[in-house]
Amino acid sequence: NSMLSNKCLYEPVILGVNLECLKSGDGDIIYPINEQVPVMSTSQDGANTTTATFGPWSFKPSCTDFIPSIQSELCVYTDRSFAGNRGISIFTTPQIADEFVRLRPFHDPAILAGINNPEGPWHPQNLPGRGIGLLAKTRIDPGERLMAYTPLLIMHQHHQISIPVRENFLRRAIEQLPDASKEQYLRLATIYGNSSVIVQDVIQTNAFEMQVGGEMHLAIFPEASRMNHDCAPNAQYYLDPLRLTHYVHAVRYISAGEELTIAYSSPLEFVSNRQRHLKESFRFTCGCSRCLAGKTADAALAEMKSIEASLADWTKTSTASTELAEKLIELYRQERLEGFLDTAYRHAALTYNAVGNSAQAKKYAQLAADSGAMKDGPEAPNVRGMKELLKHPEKHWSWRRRMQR
Ligand SMILES: C[S@@+](CC[C@H](N)C(=O)[O-])C[C@H]1O[C@@H](n2cnc3c(N)ncnc32)[C@H](O)[C@@H]1O
Repeated sequence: NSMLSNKCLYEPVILGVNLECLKSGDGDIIYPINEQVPVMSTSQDGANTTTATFGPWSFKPSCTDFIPSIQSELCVYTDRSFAGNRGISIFTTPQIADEFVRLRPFHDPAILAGINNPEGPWHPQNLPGRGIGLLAKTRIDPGERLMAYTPLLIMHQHHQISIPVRENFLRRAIEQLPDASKEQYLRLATIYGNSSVIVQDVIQTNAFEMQVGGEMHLAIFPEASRMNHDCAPNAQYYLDPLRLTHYVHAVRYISAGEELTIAYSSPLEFVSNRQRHLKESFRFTCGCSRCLAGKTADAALAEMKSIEASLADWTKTSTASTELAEKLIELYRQERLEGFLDTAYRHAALTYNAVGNSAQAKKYAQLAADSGAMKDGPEAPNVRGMKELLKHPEKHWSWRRRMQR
């Protein structure tokens, strides 16, 4: 019964804060990254009796002043032994930290079996004009898991403390991680290249959004961060709220040597919106095939949206039909949006069920559930809904719904 929602978007972070505009010397000292930020006391040196004092945390949590807008302070919590000594640091409220502690990975390490593998079916490589990217080592099948990792850092996304103050706390969070994890974090790509705010620069460039305890948090998964963007990505990701794990799956065949990609910006937005978002938030000009196709890709998208509106119309005058549902699937495939096909499959399942064709309804419900599980996680409401339809099509609200006159 977790407080973590399943929503995870690759979105610009620290909204409303421009790290570039930061003038240093506004009173707050930023500690250099390798200078140990003063820590009150630690459970690391010898005496394991002190461990009990901070619960699962390896150090005494260090906290900001009380922040009126969230009616709380924010503290740095580090568990160096988390996930087989990969470690994790969390900058959040004491209340939300308590919710984290109740998650199974914190007291039942076996739940993370098979997670955080050092190797995957990909290898990082420097790519012209794209920085580091991940290339497939072998041919990969659709549905294959590409990676599953726990985060190194999770940060409460609040706006009421200054950049230097936040940087100091986040620096402590990174310093307190095991060395290998700390170095992995600091090697990640940055946008601004201003070393005095490097920890936030890495967050801005690499974070995934994650709802925790009803509050937006940003999480850094360094392996997943190496995947570059494409508006027709060959991989899809989701966060498992109970395992604190970020999963990535292949959504179509990927050939050996092909780059693994995810979408940072919704591929269901029109090209100018996608381009603007990617430029503003990530500072690159997207040159993917759907961006190059421009108007043609936009026209396909417009047609998809119009068909979706018809299929979502359950009034008597609706033009919905199984042919339209099949056409929608074809358009998603044509646009290479396999990673987002769950929507089209769901429409097809409902449309077939609505005309009493339970065999086709079940076929598409299964496809929608499989596709949705890679995008929103196996426990997502849409996925559960499709599994319900699959079990009892004739008990589903959509059964023969378009046959009643
Ligand atoms: C999360 S990182 C991805 C990994 C990064 N390439 C690296 O070297 O670690 C995001 C940054 O990668 C680059 N990037 C991602 N997708 C790209 C693309 N399709 N074309 C060009 N650059 C891209 C941009 O600089 C972006 O700010």
